[in-house]
Amino acid sequence: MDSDLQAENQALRRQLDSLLREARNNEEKMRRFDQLEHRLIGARSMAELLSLLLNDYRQAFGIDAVSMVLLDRDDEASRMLDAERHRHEGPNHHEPAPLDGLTLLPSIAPIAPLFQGQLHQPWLGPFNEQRHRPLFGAPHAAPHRAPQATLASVALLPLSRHGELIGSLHFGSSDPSRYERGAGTQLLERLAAIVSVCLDSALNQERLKLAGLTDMLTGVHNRRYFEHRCLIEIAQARRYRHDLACLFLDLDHFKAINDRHGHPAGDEVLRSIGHLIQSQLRLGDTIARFGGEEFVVLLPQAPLQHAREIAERIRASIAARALLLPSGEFIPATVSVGLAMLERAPEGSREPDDKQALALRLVDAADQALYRAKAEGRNRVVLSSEPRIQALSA
Ligand SMILES: Nc1nc2c(ncn2[C@@H]2O[C@H](COP(=O)(O)OP(=O)(O)OP(=O)(O)O)[C@@H](O)[C@H]2O)c(=O)[nH]1
Repeated sequence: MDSDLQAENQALRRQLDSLLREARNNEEKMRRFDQLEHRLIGARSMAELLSLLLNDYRQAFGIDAVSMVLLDRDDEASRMLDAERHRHEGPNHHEPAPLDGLTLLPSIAPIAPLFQGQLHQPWLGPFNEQRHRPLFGAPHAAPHRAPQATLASVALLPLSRHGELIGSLHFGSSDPSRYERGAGTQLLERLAAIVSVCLDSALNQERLKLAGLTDMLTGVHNRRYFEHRCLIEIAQARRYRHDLACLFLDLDHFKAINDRHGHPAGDEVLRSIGHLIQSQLRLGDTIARFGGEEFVVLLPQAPLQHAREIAERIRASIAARALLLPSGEFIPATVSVGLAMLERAPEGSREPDDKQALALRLVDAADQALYRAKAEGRNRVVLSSEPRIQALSA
């Protein structure tokens, strides 16, 4: 009898221990979840938010695979991430974490069938190669990451705002019982709701930042962005020892255009000129409206001959094209262009090396050249009389 009681006692104790262990595990899990939640809410940029989910969350909870799909209508999110990456460039910033596992889609159609209208309900269940592999990518897709474990179960979280699907977050595990149909999804639902709100607010914050860096009339960058970007390009040119060209462009006789056709027509001309210049540039080049009827362009990795050709191409493309107004009227326009170069100093020379000072000299030299282009008859490209501003490599 005694031994029966003892055995029962021991069984109860084991049960209690296991319950206590589970409670402690849950408590620890909640603590990690809370911590992550605070970091998500405190994320200062879209990239930081995405990296928390794709990198930190995976590590904190020992998940084998994490991936995410985001709706990116009009390339808004990709442009924002691009802008953030540029803000991180320069000597005083650390490299942003890679965002492996992120897919930006122009339409939500490929993921909508996963949720069948259930915008608040995560889907848990066995991994299906055909349906789920496209969400996680090939097992060896990222060469610098450990090969992905064979997945056995998945949790798919719909991300939604204002009743619309805006993306989805996917967790994969090699453990078939980790994400089981019918299991509680309270924490995952809470995570999806927080991520959705954070994404929305990160997008809004980025929109505000971009609005402050864009010229409202022409849609190209504004002077503030240019001044910031110029320092980054100078740092890059010095670090990687390549040339940097700066073009200063000004519309010819723009006052006469305004006087003859009216201010709104003048605005239309400015918009067209912005687009025409942009259409002649590469992705890594920068164009900004400097003010009034002046534009500036930065051409990284462009030696003098190449920069001269691009400047000439821009000038010719504008001169060749009378601008068509909505009224059906044609307005001929030309631009004058000043060109200045920042080039690598020969070994051993002692040139001023301050980025800010170099930026001012570069833009000023291009501006001086522009004045000469105007004086020499307009509709032409003139090279600065200080053609080679030399920068010591960093
Ligand atoms: N429509 C319009 N006009 C602008 C804007 N900003 C500046 N301007 C006009 O641009 C004109 C610039 O005139 P000026 O500096 O005399 O130069 P210009 O007539 O282009 O002559 P040159 O530069 O010497 O060839 C002025 O009439 C400004 O009113 C703008 O945003 N929209």
